[in-house]
Amino acid sequence: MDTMRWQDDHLLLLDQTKLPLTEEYIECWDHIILCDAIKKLKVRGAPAIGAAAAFGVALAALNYTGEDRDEFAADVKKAIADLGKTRPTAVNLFWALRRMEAILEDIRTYSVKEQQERLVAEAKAIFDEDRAMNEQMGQYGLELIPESAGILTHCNAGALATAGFGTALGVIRAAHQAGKEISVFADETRPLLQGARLTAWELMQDGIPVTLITDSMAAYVMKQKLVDLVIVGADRITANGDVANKIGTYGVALAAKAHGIPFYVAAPVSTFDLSLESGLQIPIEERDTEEVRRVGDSITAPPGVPVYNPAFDVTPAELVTAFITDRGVFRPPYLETLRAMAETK
Ligand SMILES: CSC[C@H]1O[C@H](OP(=O)(O)O)[C@H](O)[C@@H]1O
Repeated sequence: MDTMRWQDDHLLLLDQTKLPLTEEYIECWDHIILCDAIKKLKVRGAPAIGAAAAFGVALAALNYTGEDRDEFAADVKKAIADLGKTRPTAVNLFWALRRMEAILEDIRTYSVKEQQERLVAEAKAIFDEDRAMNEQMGQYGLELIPESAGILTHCNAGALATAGFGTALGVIRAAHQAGKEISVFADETRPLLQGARLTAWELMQDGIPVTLITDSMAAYVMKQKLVDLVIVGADRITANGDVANKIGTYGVALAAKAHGIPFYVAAPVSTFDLSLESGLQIPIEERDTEEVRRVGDSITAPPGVPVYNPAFDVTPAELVTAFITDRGVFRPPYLETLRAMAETK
């Protein structure tokens, strides 16, 4: 199963809202389809959103049929602006869009056709690099995973959230492939159930022992000493080590602290936003209130009941035991170590 597949002139995108029951791919021929898919979480997960947006920019470039460089650049920049308005929290989206826009800086040097080829190549590079970073992260994370460890994770930071292999689930996959006989507790992750629908599905596909629990069970499972470590993904990490991730992550981190359990965050360098000093500056997406009043098509709350639906929360750096990245494992104090990490190539 691939999150997305580039097909020379269009993108096949796995519709994650259909999982786990059906694997259905959407044919994407323009960036507007990608904007809709990102907004509706048909593709989701910080690195996957970045890669999908990059291919969206490539599609906008290919859809320009003229030869005027300035008109071409204006069309592509409009697509970049459209894609940048889809979801505010995952910094990988903006990191990828900046990489694509940087290709346009040589507009005078290359013909429109050459620019189209360069933009497609950059989108494919973003996608390929992400998968390689995840596999590298998995190897770095191995040192933190004891034999037969019980691991708790929240939401989905797996192959479905990336270009492949996954971040938090990438470390779990690497441990499983190394024969460590780990087992996983997956939080279902209300309201959109990425843990139940995606993480449980991914781990079962790989034959990795997984037990699905409700979000409210996480602390109790830790109290029963069934969890040796927690590992989650991230959507944006600031210079001081604060972490924006799926709503509920902060509560898991507090419970882990209370039970003396290590809390790890796995993320590629593209998830670090060192322009922000702390998590107070991270824009937190608020989503449609209907997502909380329903589970799928079933209404589970009084119609019109007031709802608060932030899609992410911020875990302060002091609750993070270490960051597992494609550049290595980083421990506190984060301000210095994360800046040094970002500067390494
Ligand atoms: C590997 S990043 C995955 C990250 O993204 C998820 O959010 P969403 O499903 O809303 O895109 C969640 O925060 C995961 O940890």
